[in-house]
Amino acid sequence: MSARTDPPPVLEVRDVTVRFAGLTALDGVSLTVAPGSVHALIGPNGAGKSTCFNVLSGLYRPAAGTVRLGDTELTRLPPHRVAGLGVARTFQNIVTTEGTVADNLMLGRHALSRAGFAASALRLPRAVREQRDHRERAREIAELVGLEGRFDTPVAALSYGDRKRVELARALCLEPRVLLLDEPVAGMNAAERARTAEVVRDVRARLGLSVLLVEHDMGLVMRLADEVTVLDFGRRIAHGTPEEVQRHPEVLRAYLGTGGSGEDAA
Ligand SMILES: Nc1ncnc2c1ncn2[C@@H]1O[C@H](COP(=O)(O)OP(=O)(O)OP(=O)(O)O)[C@@H](O)[C@H]1O
Repeated sequence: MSARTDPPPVLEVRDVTVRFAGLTALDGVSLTVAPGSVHALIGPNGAGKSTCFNVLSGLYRPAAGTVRLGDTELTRLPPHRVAGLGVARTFQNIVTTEGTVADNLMLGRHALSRAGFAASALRLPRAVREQRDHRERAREIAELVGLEGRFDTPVAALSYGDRKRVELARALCLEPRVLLLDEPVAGMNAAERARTAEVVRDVRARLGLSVLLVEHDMGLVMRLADEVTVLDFGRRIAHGTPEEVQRHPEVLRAYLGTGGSGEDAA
């Protein structure tokens, strides 16, 4: 049981609008995540980044616009269908504390299980074999994110950084084509941030997937992203390479009012 090897399809967000009562949280936003790229979505507080992630992962239904993964329309599909089609996400504030690393990763594999519940419960040979293969793949993924030797460790005994990596590994256990990372280094110290950046780079290279990243740590964004889309008040105000958006006058205005480096300002 191994990773998918074909390149991920392009992820296309087109003219997406989301309204909450009187407020337009996203106003005709478009972005394209190129196959195998790291694309960062940044913007000041309340810009619409989480709303965009929630549309992409099927939690919110947009009032207008479309989301497509290659030829497949994802717009308005429920979250489990979106995940099943290859778009997995991590959550900003959910850090697992129950069970072992293996238990959590096997939950991630559950959606890929072919043997039915009855076959698993009766421990039929096919189901036993499948479980063993899923466990082996989950162990490989744990190693990929730097949790080697921790597979049978209770999550509660891990450091905060390692627990965030369990969340990342759980998403990878779905064998996604596109990974949505919601503030993967929030709350981490400098050493953990650097380690997570390395892990994300490594995962992208080894699994060949695309990554869409929401992150407030501009240092991380600048190091990891191939392309950056900047939102402000629900509108896309800039798009380009990290160097281009850092210099973009609209971006400087949105973050700082006047101008400056933009460091740590997302
Ligand atoms: N469920 C909701 N109901 C009403 N308004 C909402 C809801 N979710 C978000 N909003 C509003 O939509 C706008 C965009 O919010 P969103 O959380 O997407 O921004 P963000 O860029 O992720 O911000 P942050 O960086 O602070 O997480 C904000 O004005 C927010 O108050």
